[in-house]
Amino acid sequence: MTHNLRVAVVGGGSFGTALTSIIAGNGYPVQLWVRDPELASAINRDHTNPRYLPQLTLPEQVQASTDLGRVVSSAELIFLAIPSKGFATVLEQAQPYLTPDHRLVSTTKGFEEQGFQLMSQVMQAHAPTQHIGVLSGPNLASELAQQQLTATVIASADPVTRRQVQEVLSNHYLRVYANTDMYGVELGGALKNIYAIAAGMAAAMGMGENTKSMLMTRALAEMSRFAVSLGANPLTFLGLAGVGDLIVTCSSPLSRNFRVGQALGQGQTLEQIVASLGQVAEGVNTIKLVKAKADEMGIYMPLVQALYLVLFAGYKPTEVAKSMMDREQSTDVEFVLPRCE
Ligand SMILES: NC(=O)C1=CN([C@@H]2O[C@H](COP(=O)(O)OP(=O)(O)OC[C@H]3O[C@@H](n4cnc5c(N)ncnc54)[C@H](O)[C@@H]3O)[C@@H](O)[C@H]2O)C=CC1
Ligand SMILES: O=C(CO)COP(=O)(O)O
Repeated sequence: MTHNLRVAVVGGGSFGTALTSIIAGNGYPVQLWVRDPELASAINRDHTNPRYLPQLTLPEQVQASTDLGRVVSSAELIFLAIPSKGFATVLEQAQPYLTPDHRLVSTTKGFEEQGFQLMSQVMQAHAPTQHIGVLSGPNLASELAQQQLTATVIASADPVTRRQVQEVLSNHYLRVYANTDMYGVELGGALKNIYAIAAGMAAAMGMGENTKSMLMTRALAEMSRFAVSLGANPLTFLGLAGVGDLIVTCSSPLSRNFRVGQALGQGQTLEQIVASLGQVAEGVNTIKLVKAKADEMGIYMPLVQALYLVLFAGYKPTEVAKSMMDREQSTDVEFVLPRCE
């Protein structure tokens, strides 16, 4: 069955490719914007993306193009699947072609360095439309490509955007839950990458299931504490885009952030790891940005501080893990319950 709503996906990396395949498979006309003309030709000729998820056959109606203006102008609903470092630049390039009727949805899980902004804030500042949303949740691109049963969240204050995203994405293997707390959903997706690096490191160091549970639960507490300090609702973190995404990225070597942590735990340098990954691991930059923000606002984030020492100050994961255990004893669930005296 074919549908009329015209969709564009901007960014042909792992997630953009997986999304494009879902939307086209659901019968919607979809254009995929990529930067590289060779990659666009290969996708149109072979119906696969040779660089990202090369085993995935894309439906024949997928059209790849390097012409951002044409891709954006001809769509009504646009997904932006660009790493946070390039997001604002690509949005600026798209801006002349955007109208107040466009629906814009970010899938990006990171922060813009300038002003410590989430992508929804970048879109609100630079796009002429109020129809803005974010897609986030436990959504490993490679598992979506295999049609593993999955759930995601579309968060937007705009009911039209929420409904259209549910329409184009949902099918027999993907459920799309709605949420109005765009800020909280987006924060969950960006922050969990930090802790996936810690979980990968713990796995490489042979730490057990107790350690993993402690790490994930205290990560949730730390994320929530940060979110509350920024004025967000910590209850959103109990949903798919919070604890759901934290579980998947802290458990699976399919997560690039987890793999960065694993490689650090095995003694590789950050430079080596990033060079050999060939894909984005947003958590690396997020640690730097969140540490600076936590320092500025006086927010207690021991896991972020410890990871910063390992990634950017040459400390060994074993020394830092030991010092984490030597800290003063604390109160459970302290971000919503009163502290014990
Ligand atoms: N891969 C996954 O499982 C998921 C990824 N995400 C998020 O989606 C965003 C994109 O991630 P992936 O597609 O996985 O990354 P990727 O590393 O697989 O691909 C990135 C894509 O963006 C392009 N790109 C990079 N810098 C660019 C720039 N400055 N201007 C224009 N294009 C640029 C690259 O050429 C490539 O096509 C990230 O924020 C990630 O956290 C969200 C959910 C799942
Ligand atoms: O966000 C993701 C899964 O929900 C993907 O995680 P990575 O970016 O660590 O691969």
